[in-house]
Amino acid sequence: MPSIDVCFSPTLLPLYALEGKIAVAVDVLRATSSMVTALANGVEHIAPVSELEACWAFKEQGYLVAAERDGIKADGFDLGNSPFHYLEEDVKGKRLAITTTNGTQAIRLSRSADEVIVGAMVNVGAVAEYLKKAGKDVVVVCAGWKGVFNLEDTLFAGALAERLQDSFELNHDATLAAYHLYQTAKADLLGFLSKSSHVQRLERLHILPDIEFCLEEDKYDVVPVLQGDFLVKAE
Ligand SMILES: O=C(O)[C@H](CS(=O)(=O)O)OP(=O)(O)O
Ligand SMILES: [Mg+2]
Repeated sequence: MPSIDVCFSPTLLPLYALEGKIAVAVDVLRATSSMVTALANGVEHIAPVSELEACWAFKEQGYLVAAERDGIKADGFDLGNSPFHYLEEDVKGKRLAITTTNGTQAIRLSRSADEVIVGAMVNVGAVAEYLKKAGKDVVVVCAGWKGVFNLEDTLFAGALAERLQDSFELNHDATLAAYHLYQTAKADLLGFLSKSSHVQRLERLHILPDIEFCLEEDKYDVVPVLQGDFLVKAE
């Protein structure tokens, strides 16, 4: 049976061997939730980039450019990191380049895996089905916050472990911890997270609707997969 492991923060990633495995990069609040939403609403592909300048450079190729730092849309960019920016009819058929504080880094740092896919609560069921079909070992790469652990990405790992428990080994301590945390939290994810650092940070920005959106499970059946430098919808 394949196994599922969890890396709680990108700073721990050098301790994990990703070769031969599928990496599931996750940043529930809000980068990967927004990316799934963008592809589900007709964005053709997404370039996840680390730096603002590299992201801006895509503009002259006709891309929509999106950038967020410390929760706020960066000056001059078309879009920020809210999933509500990616619901509009006008993202359909567009190409998107995006840089965020944590999420785009987690995706890029996962590239030594055989395959990198993107997960969020909004597509957790679709990710689980994709992984069952692939049948390979999995590492969930939590984006965390500026290199440290966060609760929301760990809860995603627990939700995914729950969906995979019949076909994957849950034999890593990190996975067991995430699984049990999710059992405690799942009846009221928002309530459970209300004291978490990120929810408090985003509440100060008055974006509670974003948080509610990002915590809704199975809103989309889209699985973004990294092909070269671009995220596209898995077939
Ligand atoms: O926009 C977000 O939700 C966060 C901002 S921060 O972590 O509070 O700086 O960025 P993300 O890369 O989506 O974690
Ligand atoms: Mg985050």
